[in-house]
Amino acid sequence: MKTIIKNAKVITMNEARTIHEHGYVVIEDGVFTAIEHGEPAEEAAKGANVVNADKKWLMPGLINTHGHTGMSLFRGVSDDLPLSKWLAEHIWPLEQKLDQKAVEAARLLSMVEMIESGTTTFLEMYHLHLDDFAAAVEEAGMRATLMRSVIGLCSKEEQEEKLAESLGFARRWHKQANGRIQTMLAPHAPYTCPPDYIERIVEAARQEGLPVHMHLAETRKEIHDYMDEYGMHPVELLQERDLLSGTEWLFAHGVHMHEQHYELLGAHQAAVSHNPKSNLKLGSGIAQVASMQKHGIVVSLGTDSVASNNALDLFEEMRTAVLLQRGINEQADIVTTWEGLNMATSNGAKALRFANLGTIEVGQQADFIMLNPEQAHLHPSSQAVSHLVFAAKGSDVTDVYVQGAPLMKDKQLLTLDKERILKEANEQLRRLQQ
Ligand SMILES: CSC[C@H]1O[C@@H](n2cnc3c(O)ncnc32)[C@H](O)[C@@H]1O
Ligand SMILES: [Zn+2]
Repeated sequence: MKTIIKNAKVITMNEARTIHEHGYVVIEDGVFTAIEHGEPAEEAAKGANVVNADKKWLMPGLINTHGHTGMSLFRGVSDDLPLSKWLAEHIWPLEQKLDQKAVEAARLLSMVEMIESGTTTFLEMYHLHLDDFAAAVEEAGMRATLMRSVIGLCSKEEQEEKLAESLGFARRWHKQANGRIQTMLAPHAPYTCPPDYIERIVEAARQEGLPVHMHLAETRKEIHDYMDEYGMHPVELLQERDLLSGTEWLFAHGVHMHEQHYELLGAHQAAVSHNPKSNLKLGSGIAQVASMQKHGIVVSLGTDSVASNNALDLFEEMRTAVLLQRGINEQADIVTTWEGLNMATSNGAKALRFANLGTIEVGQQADFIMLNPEQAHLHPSSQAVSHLVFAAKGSDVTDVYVQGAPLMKDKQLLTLDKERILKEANEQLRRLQQ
């Protein structure tokens, strides 16, 4: 099936930064086969499904590289606490109550929110009901990196059981759903997984050819406690045990690191998912994105869960990321507008190790979104990239496609029943709170 989207402003995000002010894209078998200026030739359009974009802006789908959708019923339930208290005294006890129905309701809610705000690909790090979720992601048509994450504060036997579950899930789902689902292994954090367990997981990941995802250096307290216990920063421990090399790492946060840590991560082609809103809400600090970039670390964007955000809107995340770096470095071009958009698109694809994703180019996966530019905050409409970073909102997104298939058209969700999902989320939270 051939689809042509014509009459669009096409923001390709390619190396040359090409923008077709009046252009079209051709999609065949879920992949872009042409991106051009002007109108498609009559001959080329014969037999194709031709969609008139009506001058909308067409850009790569946004990529959320860190989150926990299973927690989405907890939006706003515990607002004013630092991470350690928030987790140990509020979130973990609440998570004890989560059952299959509650987690399912939470995740469907998140998929609605993500699609509606232009996210086409996301990462889920969680420990509950991953097989059900993988099936739901496949049905909803999204692209995702999923993992059964583990906490290792338990016996060796339990640690092995959890790792076996993670591996089983990873093997069942890696590269499934026509390549839209990938998997990783995921020790939760250095403070919840003893070094031997992290080593065990990394060895398994190397054997399986899977990347590894982990929370890292999110708070000052965590680093302080870690130094007390192990006498070094967690990045130094990973290096001492030779766990950085030969492993495709994606770390979440990386707020409390220093020059030597950026150097090590950059030298090992690690990626860091920057979660500025979550870090600000929990009072964790501000990651040194500019320093990370300088050392060759691929920096992408994540929201974390809505319990620490409270939204899954990557436009907000992009804007916050760029503004924070300019503010803390007192330098307006320290992270450029272009780099902001890049973090939310092409760097996201790199961080998740999805091939052929994140730009609008021939041969790339046809994951893209369209925005309605006919709004005061996006006018005058000539500086689209600037507006996307500094003014656009998730609610400006009107159309979402993954692998050439529409998930939302003119604001109508096509694969998820929003009304039912919103109702169910409220009912499930009420039930948990009884
Ligand atoms: C076992 S994986 C999921 C685990 O992570 C917890 N979590 C949620 N947000 C954060 C965060 O910002 N830092 C560390 N851990 C977090 C969540 O509650 C789950 O238990
Ligand atoms: Zn997290």
